[in-house]
Amino acid sequence: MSEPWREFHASAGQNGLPESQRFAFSAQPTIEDIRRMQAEFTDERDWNQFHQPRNLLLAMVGEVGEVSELFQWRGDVAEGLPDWTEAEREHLAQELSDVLIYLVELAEKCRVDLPQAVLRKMALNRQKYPASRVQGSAKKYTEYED
Ligand SMILES: Nc1ccn([C@H]2C[C@H](O)[C@@H](COP(=O)(O)OP(=O)(O)OP(=O)(O)O)O2)c(=O)n1
Repeated sequence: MSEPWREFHASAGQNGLPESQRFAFSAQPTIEDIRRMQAEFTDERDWNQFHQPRNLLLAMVGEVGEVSELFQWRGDVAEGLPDWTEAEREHLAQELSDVLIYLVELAEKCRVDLPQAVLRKMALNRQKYPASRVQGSAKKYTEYED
């Protein structure tokens, strides 16, 4: 395949789970689809006058705070959120979506091509944290001695 990111196995990180329980995102909408839909939403409301980079950043951070509120005082939350109700899961889905929507629009207004930037950043992360060297350790790269 010509797209290197597709070489990562879809089940990465969930190898212990039976196939029926593995989680993966839907293929659509893409990040570009989300950018376009949000651009239409703001255009239709004449809201671009408010959506400058700094305002979008503040809006995104506000939504991150709303995500934090959902986790507040719960102590440790296990993967898959086993103790959460359907209503709580849907609330979380909405708040995470708000974060993503503002992040994508912030990147657009800053002219950052987010999907390509993510590929470059992940390549850097792999260089900084070679799997063979950092296996099982959460230390920051500056803490490793040669
Ligand atoms: N000026 C605005 C206002 C809203 N939105 C869109 C992007 C977010 O997805 C969502 C945010 O809406 P709210 O500010 O009403 O925030 P919530 O949906 O989180 O509502 P609440 O704060 O009541 O939980 O709507 C937007 O693009 N631009």
